[in-house]
Amino acid sequence: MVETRLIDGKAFAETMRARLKDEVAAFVAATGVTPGLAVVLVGEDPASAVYVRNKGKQTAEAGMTSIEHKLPADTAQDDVLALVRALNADPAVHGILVQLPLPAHIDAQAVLATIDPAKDVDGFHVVNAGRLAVGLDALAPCTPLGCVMLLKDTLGSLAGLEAVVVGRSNIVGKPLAQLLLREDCTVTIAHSRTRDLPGVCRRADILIGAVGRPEMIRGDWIKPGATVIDVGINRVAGADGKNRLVGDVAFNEAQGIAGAITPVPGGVGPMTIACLLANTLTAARRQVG
Ligand SMILES: NC(=O)C1=CN([C@@H]2O[C@H](COP(=O)(O)OP(=O)(O)OC[C@H]3O[C@@H](n4cnc5c(N)ncnc54)[C@H](OP(=O)(O)O)[C@@H]3O)[C@@H](O)[C@H]2O)C=CC1
Ligand SMILES: Nc1nc(=O)c2c([nH]1)NC[C@@H]1CN(c3ccc(C(=O)N[C@@H](CCC(=O)O)C(=O)O)cc3)C=[N+]21
Repeated sequence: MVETRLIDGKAFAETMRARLKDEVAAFVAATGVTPGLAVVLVGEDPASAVYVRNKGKQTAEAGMTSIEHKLPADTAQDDVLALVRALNADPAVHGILVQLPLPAHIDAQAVLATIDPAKDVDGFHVVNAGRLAVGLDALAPCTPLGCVMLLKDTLGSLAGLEAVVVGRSNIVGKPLAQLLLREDCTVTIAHSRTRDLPGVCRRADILIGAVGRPEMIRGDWIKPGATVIDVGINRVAGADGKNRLVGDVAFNEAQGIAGAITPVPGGVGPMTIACLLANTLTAARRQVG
């Protein structure tokens, strides 16, 4: 049995936001420009609405401008594209985030491709994904960036460690694998067609759950002492009938096995928003500088 450390993403993100607030103030003093983040939300998805609200609040607290565009669920794709083009051309907007998923009648790739890569603070544009893949300076996706920051804070150097990323989405799994490769990890990406997923997970010094299936990764899939990062945000009915959030990892089973683990909530989620604010300041510096 090991003593499992809790990786406090909420506290780490708070420290990061406090530092960012000072950096934003210095940037505003030096340039006279306030970094602006535009968030585009199409439709009324209640979970998305909560994220957008949190982002807006924390953006303002960091001293940046938050510009929200809420469009009805039946908005035509051309109207979304026209809004993105207007935001691309707006000098007060340094970062653009189009909340995903978009309604089914809208081609998300077409929308992402329209965002100016210099303003793509989500790092979802193919130009930024490509730059990340070939090792050039890129705006990298916020959730993967947050995961790597927590890992480096917990472990120091990640060089040579076996990392297993469960999930291969364009927004989490794939870019996270790229960032871990950049840290000299030996990276395995697992997915729904992986054979012997428990066995693959047991190889990991660093195990990442980015699947979207409540508590799918069991305690006995974890190598003793491994560092576990739980990206999953799943809403499930609790014993009291109320909804609660759980991750992709069976958190209680991991106790005494994992060396360290992120909780849900309070782990990766707050880091995503802090990294979004950091990317917005980076984008503003490059556009103004
Ligand atoms: N904390 C945060 O800030 C964020 C959290 N999230 C959360 O992270 C989770 C993942 O999100 P996202 O990447 O967008 O999800 P996607 O649904 O886009 O991708 C899920 C991935 O998991 C894989 N998968 C599904 N079922 C299994 C299975 N039984 N065994 C192995 N692999 C499986 C899929 O494989 P395949 O490709 O073969 O279908 C796919 O690659 C969600 O819970 C989401 O809410 C997302 C973004 C930010
Ligand atoms: N273009 C785009 N970019 C995204 O980054 C993006 C997106 N679309 N669509 C949805 C997912 C999900 N996501 C989260 C961000 C913060 C928390 C977060 O702050 N979670 C807190 C609180 C959770 C709560 O209590 O509801 C926590 O885990 O502690 C969660 C999830 C960003 N996403």
